Amino acid sequence: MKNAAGELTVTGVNHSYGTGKIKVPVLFDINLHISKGEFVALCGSSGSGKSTLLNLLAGLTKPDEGSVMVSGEEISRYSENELCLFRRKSMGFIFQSYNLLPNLTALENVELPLIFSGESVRKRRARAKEILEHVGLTGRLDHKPNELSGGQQQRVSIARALVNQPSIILADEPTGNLDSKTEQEILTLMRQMNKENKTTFIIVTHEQEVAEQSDRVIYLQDGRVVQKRTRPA
Ligand SMILES: Nc1ncnc2c1ncn2[C@@H]1O[C@H](COP(=O)(O)OP(=O)(O)OP(=O)(O)O)[C@@H](O)[C@H]1O
Repeated sequence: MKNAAGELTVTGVNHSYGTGKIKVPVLFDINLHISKGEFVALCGSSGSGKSTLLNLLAGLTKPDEGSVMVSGEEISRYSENELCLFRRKSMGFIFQSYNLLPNLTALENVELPLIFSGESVRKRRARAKEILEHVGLTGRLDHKPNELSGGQQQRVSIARALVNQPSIILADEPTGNLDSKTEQEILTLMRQMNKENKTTFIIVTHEQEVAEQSDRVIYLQDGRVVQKRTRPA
């Protein structure tokens, strides 16, 4: 069955690293469905397979077995080129270390995804400015990353992830480098973006606060989903 934009379905996924005799199994029989607009935390101890699962959802890793369906497309069968186009159109990424280009200003960093999607200079500048103002960075547009605080850099990367209006955001420890006050601000911002645009968020995290404020927590243990907790209404 096809799923809609912003939905993800993982069916019977097994994954190992390595080849031949030295294969190390990492994920076992993963079955998940994430609905459009959900804000989901992916938790578990170090080495439990969270990043591997996130990479599978992004199509950066192909499963040994099973299928990964994202926004109605079975990405586990895509070629590299198809995946590249699909990611650009449908997904945004947020990383612990922000991954901004150091020589570009905040505005230029946010404009980048729009250059790849062929927007005119005038339109992309206006759109990047609008979204940077929306994430609270009015007055910081011409600053380079090293002239911004960690929280401000993460705001730039959230703006960059959202500028193409993807239906899904995948985030790997997005608050891992931030103090607790800034963590809460970034969490509130991501929640706001999730609600305003019905963007699906899937966040790998070790932080209790992120898990507590999510709609649902998926726990991994030794490569298996052991518990799925839904937040009480
Ligand atoms: N490229 C790789 N080659 C071989 N083994 C790998 C590779 N990447 C991860 N692993 C192994 O797979 C297992 C799961 O790793 P993964 O990074 O997915 O866990 P994680 O839950 O995200 O951990 P952490 O919280 O420490 O980031 C670990 O045992 C790890 O050593």
